[in-house]
Amino acid sequence: MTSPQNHALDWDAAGQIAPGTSDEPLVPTSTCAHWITWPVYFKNGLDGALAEVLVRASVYDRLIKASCNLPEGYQLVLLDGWRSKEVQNTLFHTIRQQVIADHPKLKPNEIERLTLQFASRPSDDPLRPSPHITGGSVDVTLADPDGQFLDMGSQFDEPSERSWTLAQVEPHHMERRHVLLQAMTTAGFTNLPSEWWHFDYGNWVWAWYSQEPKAIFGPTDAA
Ligand SMILES: C[C@@H](N)C(=O)N[C@H](C)C(=O)O
Ligand SMILES: [Zn+2]
Repeated sequence: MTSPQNHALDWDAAGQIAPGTSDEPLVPTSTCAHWITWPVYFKNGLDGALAEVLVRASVYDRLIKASCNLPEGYQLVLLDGWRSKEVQNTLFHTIRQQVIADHPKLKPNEIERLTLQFASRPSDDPLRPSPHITGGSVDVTLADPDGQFLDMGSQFDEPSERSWTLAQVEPHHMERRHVLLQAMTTAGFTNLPSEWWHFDYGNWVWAWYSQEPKAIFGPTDAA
């Protein structure tokens, strides 16, 4: 199994990748008929979360390709795209608290390691930005033709091994993850192996997983 122990996001790797400088705009996604937009953090009342899912224009184009790649019976659902540093900070600390609650005996460095599988450090440093602050990351899931969100074998943002993309969950959950992974990677995204829902295009995480020497996108504002 592809294990996040082997493929964990390596923040030191960011230093080996030339930072992205593209000024491509962030675009809204909610009016597109190719998918359902469900800005999950706004719906959950998270302070500062946007009611719109914003992504870079070329991420938008690739999402259209991904939705067209899906077999009959599936719809793409966009849960999150661009995220402010403040929202990233809240998510990082919320997930860290959940890791501590789930594993009260873990040492601080193990808490850190586990947390980082499920939430990036809040950063707008051009050399090491949090992936979502670049507008190149998306969190996505699948729905059925009636718009019912499908069970993917773990909760979204569940900080456990069940969330690893290739985890040994129930066969029908593995099948759904495979469908999503196939549609997204064929469209040009890379997946974070510790999260079945998180995909990147154009940022340093994408550059690292696809062995590109340079990122396209650095941190940006939603202005
Ligand atoms: C918080 C979660 N939805 C997510 O996006 N995790 C990745 C690792 C991130 O925070 O960049
Ligand atoms: Zn994400």
